[in-house]
Amino acid sequence: TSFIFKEVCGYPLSIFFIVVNEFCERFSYYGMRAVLVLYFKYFLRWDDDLATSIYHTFVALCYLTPILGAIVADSWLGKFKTIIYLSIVYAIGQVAMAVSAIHDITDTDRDGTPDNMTFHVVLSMVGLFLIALGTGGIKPCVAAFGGDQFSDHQDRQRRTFFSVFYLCINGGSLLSTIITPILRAQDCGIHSQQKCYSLAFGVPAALMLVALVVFIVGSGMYYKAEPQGNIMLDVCKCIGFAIKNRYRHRSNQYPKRQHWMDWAEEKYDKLLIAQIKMVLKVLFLYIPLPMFWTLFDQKGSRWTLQATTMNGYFGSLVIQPDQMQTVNPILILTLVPIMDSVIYPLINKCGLNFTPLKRMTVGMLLAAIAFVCAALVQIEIDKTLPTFPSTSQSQLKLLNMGSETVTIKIFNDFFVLQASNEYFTFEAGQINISVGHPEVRNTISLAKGQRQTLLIPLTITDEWLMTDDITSKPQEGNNAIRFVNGMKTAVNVSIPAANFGLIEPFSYSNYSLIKNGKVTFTLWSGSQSCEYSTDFGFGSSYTFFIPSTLVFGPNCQESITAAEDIKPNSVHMALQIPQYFFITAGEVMFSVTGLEFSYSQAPSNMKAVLQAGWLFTVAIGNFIVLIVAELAKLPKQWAEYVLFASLLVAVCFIFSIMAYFYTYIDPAEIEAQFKKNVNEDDEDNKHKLQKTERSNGKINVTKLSYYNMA
Ligand SMILES: CC(C)C[C@H](NC(=O)CN)C(=O)O
Repeated sequence: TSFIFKEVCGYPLSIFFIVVNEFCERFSYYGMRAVLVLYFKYFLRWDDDLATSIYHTFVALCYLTPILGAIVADSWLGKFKTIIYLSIVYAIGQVAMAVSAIHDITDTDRDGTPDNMTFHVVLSMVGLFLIALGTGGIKPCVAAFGGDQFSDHQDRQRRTFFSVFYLCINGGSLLSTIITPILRAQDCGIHSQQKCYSLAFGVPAALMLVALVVFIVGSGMYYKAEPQGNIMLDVCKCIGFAIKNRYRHRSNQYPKRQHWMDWAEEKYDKLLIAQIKMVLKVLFLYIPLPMFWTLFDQKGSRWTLQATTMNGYFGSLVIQPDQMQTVNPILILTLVPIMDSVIYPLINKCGLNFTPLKRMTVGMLLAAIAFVCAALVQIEIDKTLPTFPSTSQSQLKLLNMGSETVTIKIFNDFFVLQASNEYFTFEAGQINISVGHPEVRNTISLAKGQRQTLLIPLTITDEWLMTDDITSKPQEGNNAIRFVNGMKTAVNVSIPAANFGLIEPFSYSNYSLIKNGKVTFTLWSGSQSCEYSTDFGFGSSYTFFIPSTLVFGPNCQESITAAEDIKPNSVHMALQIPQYFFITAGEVMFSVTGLEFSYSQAPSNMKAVLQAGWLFTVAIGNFIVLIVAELAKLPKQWAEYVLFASLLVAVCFIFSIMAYFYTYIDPAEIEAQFKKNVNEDDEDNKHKLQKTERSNGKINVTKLSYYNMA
């Protein structure tokens, strides 16, 4: 096909459009992926396990579809048209996701929650399917299409192109994982303000359209290689024939052949057979590799969920849980140059032969260390989590509304208190409580599996009140706040974001969810007001008590007491940095080396096949997350992390043995040798044929066409 060839600094100008396209596409993909698990959990209201499962199914699908894309491009449409058509499918998928996240579409009662969840679930699943088809389908095509733009003598430029390509992937991923979580954390909506997932998906959708437009703009400058026929189909047919032929000749009377693929020699070109052998050798080595991706891709699921239970204050900056994933591309952008220019040359200088397969083995071990770090962080988090009652237990807290301390007797234990910050756990369904002197006794019925607070009135002989308390950590880092009014007059409590309403004397408000940061409550009783300010962290719950003695005015702040029902998240998100460091160092050693290894060990006509095979290991890795998490069903998250780390160490041991027996090849040299041999045979056979022709007076046409092909 004709195209305008323009060169800038020795590079074809066309690759500029391809690199920008990749940047926008990766922005779109990683931006959407960064908020996906939180969208499942908080918008679609799925539990952690379902959210994690669907997330990994989606990622797996994204890495299964490259095979489809490679087949369509090679045998039918060519890379250019495949990229265009599948990018359109991809953009439609992103738009569907953005629309699925608009809660107002089905929020008929206008309470802020979607009323027809099926609509949102179905639309988002269709969207994710289209995205998986698009992103995976174009993945092997875009890189190879970029490679096609270089001529044979531009090896150095082509290598630089691939490095820039990888940096663009991570540049796009870095920007989007910073931006989309910020968009998600905004409030938006028509009838009610909710977290803005529609914007967090809408911007990636827009970037995908930009990617498509940029790619089309470069259209006239691309070298577009014609589809060469489906090499995958040829490979499958050749392998099928070898197996069938081997089976037909299974009896001992037939001499054995060196390799089972040699049984295809009767029908297929020796070069093709040699190329298939090279590919099979590498594919065999790939078998243990999915385990690396099993751990690697949990950054976006389990690790993000872990971050939601942590403290995201970095000085005055608040980091969203999903933004922690940006640590990966940041480290990639710094570690890749450091590894290439410092670490690897240093290892070489020490006389160590740090082969690609050794690097990949070390990469696996680093990923296992990352998961041990994640387990240690999880243990720290678990220590700070409240112990909620089991289904056979009840928990009770006491709040004395009087100004004097009272002595309380529960069974035979005595407590002297104003208010108790701790919950007492009981197995019994009923308890007897005696208060004060002279003793006033009461029998209290407790709710199983619940946390409750007993409000002891100012006059002990008045009616006692029980509240139902929150029994799980507030989600999304919010804080659950309520007020108890111990005054003899009604009090109205409000903040700019919420109104707790009018709280009657000796009663309490419902919980309201409040974001982290400084909050000032305004309390009103008639025309008198009082301002109460406090700072909130992440994931706490408080009951604020307004005492009967409260005097409205500037000094009212000190009179209000806060009972901490659930402690705020105290383990800092920075503690996730070591696990991100190890997983990213592992990625650089494993993934970057693996990509290069897959390219260098692949025969010339099967580079794309091996790229699709490499991406296939990512897909299998994501399926393994589902299987292991489902089968193991470990009650403790840290134990699951340790299980994954142990599995990777075991797999790494097997891989190191396989790698030990692998001999590196130079496919180009082998192919050249074959072509040379065939040419020599060709000359011999031409002589033989000419002789036969002369003696018989006719030519064997089938043989001639075979020689011409070779
Ligand atoms: C690891 C993927 C298979 C390759 C690459 N991802 C990253 O570089 C993430 N740091 C991608 O193409 O998305």
